Amino acid sequence: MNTCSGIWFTKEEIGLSNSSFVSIEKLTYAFESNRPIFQNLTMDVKAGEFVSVIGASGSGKSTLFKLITGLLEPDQGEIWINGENVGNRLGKVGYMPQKDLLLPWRTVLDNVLLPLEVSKENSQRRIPEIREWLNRFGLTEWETAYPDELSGGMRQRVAFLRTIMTGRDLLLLDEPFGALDSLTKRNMHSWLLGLWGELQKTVVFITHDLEEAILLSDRIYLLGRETLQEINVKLPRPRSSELIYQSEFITMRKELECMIHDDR
Ligand SMILES: Nc1ncnc2c1ncn2[C@@H]1O[C@H](COP(=O)(O)OP(=O)(O)OP(=O)(O)O)[C@@H](O)[C@H]1O
Repeated sequence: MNTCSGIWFTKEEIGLSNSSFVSIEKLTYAFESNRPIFQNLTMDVKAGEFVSVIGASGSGKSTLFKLITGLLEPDQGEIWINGENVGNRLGKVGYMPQKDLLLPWRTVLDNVLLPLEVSKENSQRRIPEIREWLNRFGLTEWETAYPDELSGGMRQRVAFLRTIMTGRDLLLLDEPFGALDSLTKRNMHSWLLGLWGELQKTVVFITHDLEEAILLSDRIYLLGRETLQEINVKLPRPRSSELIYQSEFITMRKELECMIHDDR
């Protein structure tokens, strides 16, 4: 039972539009004969929204992404992306899995070019544009470096840039900063907040870090054993990573911890 104080807001109060970019309706999924991970799960993500998905380990967050991309098919229910309900959704999203999956034998530039090569675009023609991106991602000096020469934060930026190069409006980011130390993570938060404001992409972001979820998101979905709770975050944008020291932020964090505790 939820005994938390309920400081969160309605969608209207945080000024969200009503148009869904991702719409998941009554989704049911089980691995083989196991107990279903999801039963009649319904959620949506608005165009241009930043939504985080949090929940205990094993609650199904990565599985949800695999269902959204079409790597797995629902047993029941429907997944719509930008008004389309199609089987091959992988081509409709930029997906950054938990492991960065950079190809060790390719340089930074060649890793970033990969989505263009896969989609049979003339990647060489886009190199000037990609060099501009590398500059904005602080990677210019590392263009010819190989992944094992990079720090964790740099690898994440290369993987993220490669995800952006898919050109998709929807980005699914599975714990992109999970392996980083807290200082690097904070730098990445500032960097991502700035970039997201500029890119105007729709982002769904998996994390275990409650501060990160509140700082970055418009809304948070808390995936429980058999429940899904939706939390609207009313913090003004643009946001800075210094926000985490403000009393309003600390209250939100405590409230989220309370909801997670009640959910167990
Ligand atoms: N290929 C698979 N076959 C069978 N069971 C699986 C498979 N992949 C995941 N599972 C199970 O499904 C459940 C959800 O896994 P999932 O990886 O989606 O959880 P998660 O919330 O992302 O976990 P974490 O936070 O640890 O990354 C877990 O119990 C996991 O063991």
